[in-house]
Amino acid sequence: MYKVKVENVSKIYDINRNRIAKVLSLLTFGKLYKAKPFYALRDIDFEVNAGDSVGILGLNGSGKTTLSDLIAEATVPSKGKIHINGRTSLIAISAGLNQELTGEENIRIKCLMHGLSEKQIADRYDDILKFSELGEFIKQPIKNYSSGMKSRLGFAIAIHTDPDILIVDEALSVGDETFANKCIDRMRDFQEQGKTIFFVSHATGQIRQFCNKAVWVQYGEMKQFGEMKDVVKKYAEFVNQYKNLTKDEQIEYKDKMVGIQMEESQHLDLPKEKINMNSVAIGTLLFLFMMFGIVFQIFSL
Ligand SMILES: Nc1ncnc2c1ncn2[C@@H]1O[C@H](COP(=O)(O)OP(=O)(O)OP(=O)(O)O)[C@@H](O)[C@H]1O
Repeated sequence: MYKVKVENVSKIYDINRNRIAKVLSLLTFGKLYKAKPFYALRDIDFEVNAGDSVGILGLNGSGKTTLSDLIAEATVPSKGKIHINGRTSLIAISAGLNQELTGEENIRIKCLMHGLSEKQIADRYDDILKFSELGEFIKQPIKNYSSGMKSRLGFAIAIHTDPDILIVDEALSVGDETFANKCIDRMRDFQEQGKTIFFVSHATGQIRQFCNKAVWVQYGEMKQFGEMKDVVKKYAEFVNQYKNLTKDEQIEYKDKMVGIQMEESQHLDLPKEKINMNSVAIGTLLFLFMMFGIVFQIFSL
């Protein structure tokens, strides 16, 4: 029985960043706004068993984080379905952490979100703090933390919330080597317990050391999924070729690939549920401020 099954999954984002157009769209029921759909991932299909450790490989902007967010259920697919047997926990730099709250408060909230009781949180708090090595900084709002400190906190919380499926997205790339090794040791404990791990890393060395399976995504498409050795071999060959290009040729290659992504996305309909609620909230607030300003001006005349 699979642990995670990714079934023909696509993720489409709206990359029209024009906020004014978005606000106008709210006021005109979408008439003055044209969404610009973009396939960040397209028809991804694979399945993973309990005990598998899966490396996620790909150049910058290829869709690794989007894929790990989908598996962690931090975002939903635009098409297709993800079947998960178990509880996931995502570790990415500051994933799911509230910047305004202290480390201590974030521990409590994230643990509650993972279904831990107050007693379980109290019992585990010291271990989380010790693992994070944050000391007195735990009482500081995490907006004052370095990215390494946030990653340490995120890692410490995630491994203490009993996940069945651990998703580690570049979290080890920002900390120091000693901490990264400590995390790898803890991930090995998870492996020994037969848990499933997804591991996004630019360092193929770490994936070679740690994973038995790998998936290579390339500008939204799945190039290969299978045994780690086969996938890493093909990916390394590609990266070597890519590295041999001049800087200009590399940029040209990236532009061409993104151009293809854009072209293939042109005729897509943006799924209705993808309306960005932040934009809705910002638009509504701006509209209310505008109305308030107008009324204020009228009465002060
Ligand atoms: N919220 C978003 N809105 C619009 N586009 C997005 C969003 N998130 C990601 N994208 C786009 O989707 C594509 C894949 O991004 P993603 O972050 O998954 O790539 P990545 O492989 O993790 O990159 P990196 O190695 O640089 O972290 C990129 O083109 C990116 O610009």
